[in-house]
Amino acid sequence: MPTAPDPTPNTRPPILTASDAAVTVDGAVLLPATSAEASPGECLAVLGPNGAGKTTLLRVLAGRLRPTAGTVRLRGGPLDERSAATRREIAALIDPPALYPDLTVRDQLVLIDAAWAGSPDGAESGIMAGLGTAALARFDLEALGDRFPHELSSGQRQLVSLAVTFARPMSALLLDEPEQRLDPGRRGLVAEAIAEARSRGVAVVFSSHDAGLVERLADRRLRVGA
Ligand SMILES: Nc1ncnc2c1ncn2[C@@H]1O[C@H](COP(=O)(O)OP(=O)(O)OP(=O)(O)O)[C@@H](O)[C@H]1O
Repeated sequence: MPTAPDPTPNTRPPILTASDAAVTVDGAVLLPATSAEASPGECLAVLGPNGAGKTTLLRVLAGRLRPTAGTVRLRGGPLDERSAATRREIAALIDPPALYPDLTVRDQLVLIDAAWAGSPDGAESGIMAGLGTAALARFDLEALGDRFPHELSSGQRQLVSLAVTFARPMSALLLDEPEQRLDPGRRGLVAEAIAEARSRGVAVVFSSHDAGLVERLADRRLRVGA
């Protein structure tokens, strides 16, 4: 008996929804009223000139910053980065993660694998397979595996930050200018990693000043401040 086809990505309910979300601090507008949705398997590019509010929107969508007007929801419910429910679903590279200064690049990722393997979420999603070690290879970091963070260039640190971000289960992925400091070849690795996450049903929102990356990845574009 034929089975019903899978719903296409854009018919699935959004994972993240911002409705007229705005951020104003002491009279300064960090984010003008902005509405956005991120649905499973979709890739939304957030565009706009320097200072438009792209990073602020990503912080709002990550539950790191509460909008001063409008709403933001995770699967229709509350969103707060401090809650386990939000952290379980959302992976974000908005501000660079603090790397352990005394751990090598490889050990940072091995540690993440160990942490997820020991958590109920990780055990459920079969994380034992080691997303951290896979991310090491995905971002071409194997040759740097024995280096410490202070021995890395800024682009190499960005790659480690990306590997750390991808080394976990997620429903939504938020990336602020993931291409920054990367050469064209490494930007290609980022594009492949994002496309692979999207193909697994992850909702991706990324800001970028790289027209090629946007052209390659984005299903939809949102111009902040337009
Ligand atoms: N802590 C803060 N206090 C006051 N204003 C801020 C603060 N952080 C950012 N802003 C302002 O908020 C606005 C939006 O900043 P945001 O970082 O979101 O822009 P952006 O679109 O990501 O820019 P870019 O492309 O340069 O990264 C800018 O005008 C910025 O100067």
